[in-house]
Amino acid sequence: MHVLPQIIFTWRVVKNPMTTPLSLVSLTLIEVADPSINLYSSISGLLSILASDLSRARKVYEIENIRNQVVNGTEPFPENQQSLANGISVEFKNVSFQYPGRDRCALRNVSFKIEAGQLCVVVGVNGSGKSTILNLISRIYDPTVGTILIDGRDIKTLKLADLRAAMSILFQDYSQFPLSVRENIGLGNPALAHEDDKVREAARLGGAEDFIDELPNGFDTYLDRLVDDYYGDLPEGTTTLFGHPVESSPRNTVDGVHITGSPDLQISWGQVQRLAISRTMMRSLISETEYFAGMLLFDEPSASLDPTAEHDLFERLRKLRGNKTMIFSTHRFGNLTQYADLILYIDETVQEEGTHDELMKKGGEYARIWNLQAKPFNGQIPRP
Ligand SMILES: Nc1ncnc2c1ncn2[C@@H]1O[C@H](COP(=O)(O)OP(=O)(O)OP(=O)(O)O)[C@@H](O)[C@H]1O
Repeated sequence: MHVLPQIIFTWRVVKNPMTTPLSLVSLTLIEVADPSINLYSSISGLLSILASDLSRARKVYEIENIRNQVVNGTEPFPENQQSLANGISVEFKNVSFQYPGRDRCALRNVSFKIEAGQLCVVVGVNGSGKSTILNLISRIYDPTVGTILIDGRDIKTLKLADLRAAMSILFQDYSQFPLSVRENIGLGNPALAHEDDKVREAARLGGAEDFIDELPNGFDTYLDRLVDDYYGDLPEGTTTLFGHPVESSPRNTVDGVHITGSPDLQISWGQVQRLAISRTMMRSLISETEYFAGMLLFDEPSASLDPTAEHDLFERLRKLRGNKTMIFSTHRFGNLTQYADLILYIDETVQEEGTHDELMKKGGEYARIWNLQAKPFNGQIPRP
């Protein structure tokens, strides 16, 4: 029997957005000892994956050509760093917003005020506009109509970089970067990323410390190694983003044939979420640096957490809050809303607002959904 040359291509798209287009794709030859592998189907399978990932890579670079429609403001914010310690107030005045290409408003004539230092929970069903409110506060978009005031100043007049530095934001599409666990958290606040005790504290607050300690190399575990690290020896002295030494991954052998690289370390989606929360915590840790955040925004922070983890997270966040303004979006009413200074029940517009007790007394939609969610617990949800 004629044995085809047993060579297949492996390749990998580097997910690091800082890389240049040339280093996006790496092709590597691996010798495979098992002659039963069908070379042609292997290659055609790999080529189809290659085509689809190249198309995704192209989209990454197309982002560069999208014009930023949010015009930068000129005024510094805040006037002095110390004022952030008292939290930031936010006011929506008759705000409507329509996403580009959509023919109906995501938000319609929304008005509310969150005072500095308040805990606000934005609740509502799927698609009711909760995330859109957070997008507008962080100026990912500007309102189509209406005004947003931050500490009484029109949000559009403030320098974007200052505004974002004063906030700490956890969006729903939490990312995991091809770096060590320590760096994945440290990215939240590069100024403090070298301070191991700060990174550990952020991990504790994000509920990630225990699972990180169980990883093979603890905080130095790589979640997803860079391509060079997979397929080749790294030059001696190579360091990571924050200067930690990188060791080459051990060489593997399959059926006596030598291949390089090691498989990705997989962590669960709930653990990815805990890491993302830790990164957000890193950003809001009290320090003398400019990264101190006066407002924390969380978009569904507990979506992938089990009930105990969710309860513990909210307990830690409430204790951490101090005078910072905290705004949560959630469609789970349980743990948090009972502690909120202000609940906004949204369905395109603010349908109901008040504290938990006020809204329960009102007996409207908030009360109906809260009772619906509480039912399986037979009234055993602890009250504050
Ligand atoms: N980037 C976008 N482009 C176009 N439409 C969008 C975009 N993001 C959200 N929408 C639409 O705007 C409306 C409000 O969406 P939003 O994400 O704010 O709701 P949500 O209450 O946060 O939902 P969920 O609870 O499912 O996260 C929805 O109809 C949604 O389809």
